[in-house]
Amino acid sequence: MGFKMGIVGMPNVGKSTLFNALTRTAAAQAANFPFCTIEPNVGEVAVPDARLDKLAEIAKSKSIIPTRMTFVDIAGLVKGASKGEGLGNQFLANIRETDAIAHVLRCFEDGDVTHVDGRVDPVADAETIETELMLADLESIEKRLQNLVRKVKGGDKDAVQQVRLLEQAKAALEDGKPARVVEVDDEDRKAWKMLQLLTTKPVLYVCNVGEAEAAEGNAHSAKVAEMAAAQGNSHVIISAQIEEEISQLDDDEAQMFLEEMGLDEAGLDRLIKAGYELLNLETYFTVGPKEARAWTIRQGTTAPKAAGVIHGDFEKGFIRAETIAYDDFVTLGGEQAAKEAGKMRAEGKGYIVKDGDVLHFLFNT
Ligand SMILES: Nc1ncnc2c1ncn2[C@@H]1O[C@H](COP(=O)(O)OP(=O)(O)OP(=O)(O)O)[C@@H](O)[C@H]1O
Ligand SMILES: [Mg+2]
Repeated sequence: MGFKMGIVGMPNVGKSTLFNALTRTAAAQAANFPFCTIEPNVGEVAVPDARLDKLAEIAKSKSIIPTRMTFVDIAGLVKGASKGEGLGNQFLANIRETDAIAHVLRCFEDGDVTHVDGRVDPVADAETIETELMLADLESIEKRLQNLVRKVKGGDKDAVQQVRLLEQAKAALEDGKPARVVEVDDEDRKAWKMLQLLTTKPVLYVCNVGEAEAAEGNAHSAKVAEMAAAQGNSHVIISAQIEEEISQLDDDEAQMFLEEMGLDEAGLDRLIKAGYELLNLETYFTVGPKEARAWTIRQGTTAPKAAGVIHGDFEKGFIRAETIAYDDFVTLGGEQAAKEAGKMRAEGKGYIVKDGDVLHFLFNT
């Protein structure tokens, strides 16, 4: 599967700089001119997790394989994008394909870096982008409703459900709200997601502040924090420029640099973790002498589905999952000790995997 975060925002706010820092590459061209990025840049990023290192240390695993998340650096959006302004609406499709949005907001003051609207105002920028996404959703809803008329007349149940959900989304949007405010019942959840509306995607605001402000933020990021809280969304404060510099250092150097800057943790780590939370993701582990590895699942995933993340055959032939909770594994000092202490459980098909579980799957081939 793999989960995808789209990096979205106005032109020239630091999206590609952030993407390069995340992927530790210079894959995306980042430069001081608007619409620098046209084609999306896609990269995989390791999800930092100190528990994995701990497990590997205990099991003396030869290799450590973190789980990964995909980031997509998308072209800048401007007012009127939904109507074809700027680079137009072609890349709204790039946003459609993501699971969540990291919305980068320019919070740094730097007279040399152009702002397309000639001022630094992240709250106004956030509204501009949200409005474009809302307009794009309204337009696609209208089209879809028209296309569904015939099917509904023919009594197509799925079409009836889609129309009902589209009407709900439309009502919210016409009320000036993103479609994510609509409360959806469990039985509608899948169909709702299939609509792929842009404003149903969860959002995380990334306040891109100046170099000296990475620890505390600034007046701009404070305003974003207020806006995010009012919406029930989260935000992280990052200096994309610093993160890019840190990403080029080795681990020890990076640690020293962070300390000098008064930061406990790289901003990128906070961002990736926040993205993980935003998507309701959890991690389970497989641990042995060969490798310690982390795997990503959605909260509430059953053991066979979790096994399926490793391989489809594991899911099909699933028998049971030998399960040790992370804390038991660590406090008791490994698999054997946990087993002897009676802390290894045999869990069946109905088991809901918990964050941090150390699993060993038994399956038929
Ligand atoms: N925190 C920051 N402080 C100062 N300058 C920054 C910061 N973050 C990015 N920049 C600068 O802003 C400029 C634009 O950055 P970048 O190319 O990453 O923007 P972008 O959002 O990808 O733009 P586009 O939408 O045009 O692709 C670059 O010159 C970059 O060095
Ligand atoms: Mg760019």
